[in-house]
Amino acid sequence: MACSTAAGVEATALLSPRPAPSSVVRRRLALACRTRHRSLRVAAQRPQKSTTGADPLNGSNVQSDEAAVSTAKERQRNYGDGDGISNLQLEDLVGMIQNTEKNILLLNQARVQALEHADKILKEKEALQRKINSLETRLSETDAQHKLSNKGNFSDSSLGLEFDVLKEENILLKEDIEFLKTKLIEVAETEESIFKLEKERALLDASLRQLESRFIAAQADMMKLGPRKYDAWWEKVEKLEDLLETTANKVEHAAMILDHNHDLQDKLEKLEESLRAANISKFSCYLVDLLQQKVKSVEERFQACNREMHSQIELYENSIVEFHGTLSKLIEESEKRSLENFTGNMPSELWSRISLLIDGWLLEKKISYNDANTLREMVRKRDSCLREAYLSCRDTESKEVMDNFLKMALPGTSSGLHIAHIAAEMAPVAKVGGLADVISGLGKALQKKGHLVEIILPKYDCMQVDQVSNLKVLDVLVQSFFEGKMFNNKIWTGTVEGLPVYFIEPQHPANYFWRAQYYGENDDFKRFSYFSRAALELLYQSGKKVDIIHCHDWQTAFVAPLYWDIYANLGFNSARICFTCHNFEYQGTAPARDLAWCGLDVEHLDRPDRMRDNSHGRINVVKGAIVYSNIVTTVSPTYALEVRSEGGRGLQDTLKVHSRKFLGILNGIDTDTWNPSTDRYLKVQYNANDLQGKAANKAALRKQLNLASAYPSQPLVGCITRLVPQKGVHLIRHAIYKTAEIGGQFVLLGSSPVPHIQKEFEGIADYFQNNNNIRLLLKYDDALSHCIYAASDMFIVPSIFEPCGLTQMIAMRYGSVPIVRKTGGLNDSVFDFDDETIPMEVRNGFTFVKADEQGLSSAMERAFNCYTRKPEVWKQLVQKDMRIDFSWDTSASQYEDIYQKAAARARAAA
Ligand SMILES: Nc1ncnc2c1ncn2[C@@H]1O[C@H](COP(=O)(O)OP(=O)(O)O)[C@@H](O)[C@H]1O
Repeated sequence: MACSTAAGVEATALLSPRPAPSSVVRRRLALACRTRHRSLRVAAQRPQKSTTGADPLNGSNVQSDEAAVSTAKERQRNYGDGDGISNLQLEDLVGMIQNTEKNILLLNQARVQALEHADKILKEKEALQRKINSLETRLSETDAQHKLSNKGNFSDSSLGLEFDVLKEENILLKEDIEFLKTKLIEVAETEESIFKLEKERALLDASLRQLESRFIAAQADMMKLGPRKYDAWWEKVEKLEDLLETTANKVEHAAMILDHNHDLQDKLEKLEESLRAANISKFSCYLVDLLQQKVKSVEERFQACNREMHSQIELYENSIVEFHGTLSKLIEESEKRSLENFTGNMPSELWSRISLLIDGWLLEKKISYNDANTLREMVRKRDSCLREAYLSCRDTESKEVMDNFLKMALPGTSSGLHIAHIAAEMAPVAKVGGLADVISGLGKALQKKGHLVEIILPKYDCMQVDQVSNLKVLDVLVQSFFEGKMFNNKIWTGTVEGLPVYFIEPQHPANYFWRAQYYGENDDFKRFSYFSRAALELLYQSGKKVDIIHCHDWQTAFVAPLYWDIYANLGFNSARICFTCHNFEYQGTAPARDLAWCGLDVEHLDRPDRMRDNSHGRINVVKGAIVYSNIVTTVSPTYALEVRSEGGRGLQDTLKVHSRKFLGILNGIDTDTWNPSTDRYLKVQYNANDLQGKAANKAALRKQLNLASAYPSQPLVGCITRLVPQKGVHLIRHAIYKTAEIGGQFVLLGSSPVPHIQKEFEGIADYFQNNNNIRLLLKYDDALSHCIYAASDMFIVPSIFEPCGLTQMIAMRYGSVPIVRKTGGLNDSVFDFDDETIPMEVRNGFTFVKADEQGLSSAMERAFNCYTRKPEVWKQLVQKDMRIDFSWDTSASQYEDIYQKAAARARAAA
């Protein structure tokens, strides 16, 4: 118990706030004293045994607390009230040490007293023992005498009396002995408590030593803090005290002056009062004069003010008139400018809107076919009256606009064409690959050439709606046939890149275009045969006299047989069909019966010379389009040659049969979208004359992709592609490793619809994860693609076959030199830098022929050599590439030419 208490004392001393240690020690001492009191109770009962009780102990304790407080205060005075933590700790320690010292002293005193008492008690015990011994001897003697008298028939009465006294004495002695025995036990207890006190003292000694060492450490800390700091503080405090005193004195002085002032004020008031009484009559006369003068001067000033105000008002009114004049001039000018802007900067947007309005009115049966056609003709001719009419009332009710238009509807003739593209993609609203770029690029180029161009697309749930301006649903449902029934279609209109676009939203339970992806559904054949039929139905029901219906790839190849087998028979026969195959790899085959879904006659079409596939019993939609279209094109002259043999994927014979209407026209690129001098995705815009921006974009991409950037001239190779076998995935993989080997950097942006290819590239991406020269980004990211084109020095396109390929052209426009395999459109757009058989001015990249690693490696090495060893030559090559015209202009002219010829034949036939 004593041990645990002592430990408690120590723990409390170390952890508790200031008052705790002394109170605990006090409690312990009181306990010890109480034990001592108990042991000395016997002695206390005897008058001669005096006690040194608990009071002095408590008293000395109180004194020690006060002493500690005063010491702490003293210390505070010496060091000021500076660093709170050190002072408090120090104060605690000092108080505790002093208390503990006092307590140990008290315990020692108590121990000495207890030992003295124990000594006395022992002596008393010995005396009592001696007495007991003598009494016991006497008792035994008495007992013996008693036995003897009993034996000798005691008759002596005095002896009997003595015997009784002795007996009584004997009983008393026995009681005394018992009492003394209990006292002896108590003495033993006292010894035990002394022993406990000893132990407690030892513990207190130990804690005292600890406290002393902490005190020394605290003193050392104090020394470190530096007494000068405290001296300075103390000085400051003294100064403040002085200041306080001086201020107090001043306040006192001020109060005195204030009192004095009050007295003076009183006196002054009294004096003034008496003075006023004395002068009142004289002052009033003077005052009246003064007032009259004042009134006169105020009147004069008032009149002057009035005059000034009038002139100011006049000026103000004049400036208001002037302001109104300027304002109306500005309004007029801004209206004129907005008109100019609208017609100048956005002519296609304006005409597309007008054209959509006319189509809407016709579909909603608000205007007749004839009126619609007349108005469309005016749109095509960019009729200025129509434009003015639209601009003057475009904010009014649609009815008013329509009435104005109808007033102007006059018959006319034109050489321009009405072209409708029916497609599954369009950039940037619904883009998967190059097809999307062609639709908007070619459409815009044809529009610029004065043709009326419209686009019809499915309304996909996943399309980029934010890329459509003025998107709205028409107040009409267009019905179309499918699987023996009629289905409603919602028709949405809007403009994309200034082109008028119709979006068809089928009201079919299968939700054909509500699949969160463009392609890759099990029922793609159904989805797109439905769309092809609905698109033609839309054209038919809107009563348009379209000249060219241009369909693209297998998804809309159904249009050709549908048009000639169904719609031409309904009188909708003004149009000629152009079909472009962007890739003969995808031909759209299905069991013959599936053709019936969209209303095609299976029996009539499932023939070797019509739609039956050349190598199996299914029907082939691309073959059907080749057979049924008036014009068939593909996307580059070389590819057009290639597909006439093996590249035709089984359709070479069909192409040969229809070779007179088949040609290859090289795609262009949309030079507005792909323009490094205006590209909003780039860190810095640049052009061929100023290539600094290109370096800045390279640095930015390196930073963005966490690539090493120590050597700005380290060549960066880019690759942006769908990862499909056509693109030469094994060569792309080789290019990555080759680049790492020859000290370049490589960035790949691409994803694959083929699971094992995607997985393989994920593995390569993981492998190079921590390599700061190689980065693989396996996703579709339009913004990032712009940055890669701009940042890269070289661009890899190692395709096995490539119908046209746009990436090599975009790369050149951004100053990235292409390294390509000589195939399809790559062969028509990239010419080897080292090929001396071709003129120097057209050499723009590095090519290889065989689709193997050696071919690619050698082209890459040549490019790297030129880049590192001949920087000036390289720079000229970059500038030359950037200046090549890859716009749609030339290609659109070729399309225009074949459209015109087909339309002329149609007119002649009519
Ligand atoms: N992962 C991707 N992220 C962004 N754009 C891509 C990606 N892959 C391809 N593209 C773009 O798609 C178009 C590819 O066109 P093209 O070279 O004709 O190939 P294809 O039509 O066979 O896919 C280019 O505009 C290219 O920038």
